[in-house]
Amino acid sequence: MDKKIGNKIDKKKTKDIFINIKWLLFTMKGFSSFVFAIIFFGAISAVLGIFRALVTKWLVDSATAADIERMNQYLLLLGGIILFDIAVRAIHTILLEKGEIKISNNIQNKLYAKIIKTKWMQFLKYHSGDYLTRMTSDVEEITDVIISTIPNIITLSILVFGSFISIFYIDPKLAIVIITVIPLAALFIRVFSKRLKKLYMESQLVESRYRSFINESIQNMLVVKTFCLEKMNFGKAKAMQQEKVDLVASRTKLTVISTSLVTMSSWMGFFLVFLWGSVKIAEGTTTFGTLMALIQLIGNIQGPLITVAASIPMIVYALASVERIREIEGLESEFEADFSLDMTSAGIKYDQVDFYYNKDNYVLKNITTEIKPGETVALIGSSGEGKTTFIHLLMSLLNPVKGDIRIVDREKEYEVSTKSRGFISYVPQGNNIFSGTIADNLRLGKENATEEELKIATKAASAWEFILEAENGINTHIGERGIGLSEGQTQRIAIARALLHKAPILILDEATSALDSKTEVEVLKTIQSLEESPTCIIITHRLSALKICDRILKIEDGYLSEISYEEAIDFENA
Ligand SMILES: Nc1ncnc2c1ncn2[C@@H]1O[C@H](COP(=O)(O)OP(=O)(O)OP(=O)(O)O)[C@@H](O)[C@H]1O
Repeated sequence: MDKKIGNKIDKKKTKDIFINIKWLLFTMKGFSSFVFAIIFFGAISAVLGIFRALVTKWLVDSATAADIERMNQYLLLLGGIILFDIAVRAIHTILLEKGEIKISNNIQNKLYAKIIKTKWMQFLKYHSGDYLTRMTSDVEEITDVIISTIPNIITLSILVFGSFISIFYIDPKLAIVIITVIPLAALFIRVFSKRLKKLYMESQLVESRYRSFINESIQNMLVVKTFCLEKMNFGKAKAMQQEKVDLVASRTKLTVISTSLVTMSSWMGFFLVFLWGSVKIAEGTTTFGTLMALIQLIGNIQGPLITVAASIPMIVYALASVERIREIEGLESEFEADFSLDMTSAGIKYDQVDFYYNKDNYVLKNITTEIKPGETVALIGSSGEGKTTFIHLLMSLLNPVKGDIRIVDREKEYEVSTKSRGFISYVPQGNNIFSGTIADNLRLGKENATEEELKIATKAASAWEFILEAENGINTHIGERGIGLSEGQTQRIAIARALLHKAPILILDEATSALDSKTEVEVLKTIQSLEESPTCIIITHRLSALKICDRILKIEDGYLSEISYEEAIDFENA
């Protein structure tokens, strides 16, 4: 690789690491009181550890000197220290648990809010399984580091420093020999962290792919079963799992090597203390109490060093997770219009609108049309011609490449935006029912709708009859994606939900495709005869439904034109 390009990449990587650290510290700042409390109680426990070592020394020394009175005092003190330490650790654990849930909720809320506000096309960049992995596993890694790893490293540093000072107080020369061992550990940690990050990123990618696959195959179980894909899917899942196993094995190998090297360097400290103690005791120049205290103090240094070494991969993983969360945060958000709209009726105007997904393939070309308030317009066209795209532009899920789209009130015109979306009731293609009761689903259209309102809307959508026959009426529980209902029934509930929303514009995107022609026409006629009948755009292929529409618009080769009912018959029968 060109050296200049290599340098540039290295600089970018270093800059990214700093941004990730900044992100982590900023998130941590929001919970500073929690983090401080955790460090505080952790530090008390650390200080108690050092004090306990010194009290042990005094206790053993007074016992060997047969000073019973002092020995009893130190025994009491030691008991007190142990009890106090238990209480401190209990508070520490409670703080940890509480902090963990608060921090992960906070990061998840922000992420979820971001995902909801992301522009539609940007949102489609990632798979649902990938979003899930980032919202769960990545958030978990980050939370762990904020609430436990970093405070732990800080308190352990206090313990190491305090223990070192205590050793220095006992024997300065020994302390200096021990400190030379510590930088060795830091060197090992640095060497391994780069490779660990790469392996972790790969693992998270495989995890996302695995979750997406399982998610999709569970959602499409009908296809899996009817196409007899069980064996193939099981094989695919197993292959992905094997990939995960291999990556975990490589990660573990690296972690074990780096931790072992650090452990080895810290054991050298232990070995030095034993060597020093044995020689001095043999010479008669030190006491058993001092040796015991030193063993505890070096334990206070060795234990934390091993823990810190084991924590380094956690920090590496968390920083990689921060990078993955930042990718989502970097997606473009929808522009939120800040004007207020107050409309009871609405017309629609498309003015010279062009749209493409890929530059070299225009889906819609120079679309100019006007739909009057209260009109019912059918939109037809062959599959893939751009009917849903036309609607998504009106919903401001997509933005025109050229031209503009407006919603027209009696006196005013508003360019479509996230705000004007509130004035449109949309029944999209496909199943869009949530698990819960029928009433829960209906109330997504109007949160506080009364039973009477639910009844009126479901009657208008020809859903009331079958709801009455259901086990618990409107409170009948339906499963994920409307399990327990027929496709036509879920469509009628979706229409009733849209009607409850009472928006001046209603869009039905193949929303009546599973109904028989008679019911479809009945539903459409009822909607047209509503007291405040909405402006309707209906995407349908049924001639009976087309017949009751005021006008018919057809998309062909990207162009929109108005056609007569007779022309529509020719088109649909062609
Ligand atoms: N997210 C996308 N990215 C790229 N191309 C897309 C995307 N969504 C749709 N398209 C393409 O745009 C064209 C119009 O799609 P659209 O869904 O609007 O058609 P449609 O008329 O509603 O089709 P159908 O009647 O089958 O639902 C198609 O060629 C489709 O492949």
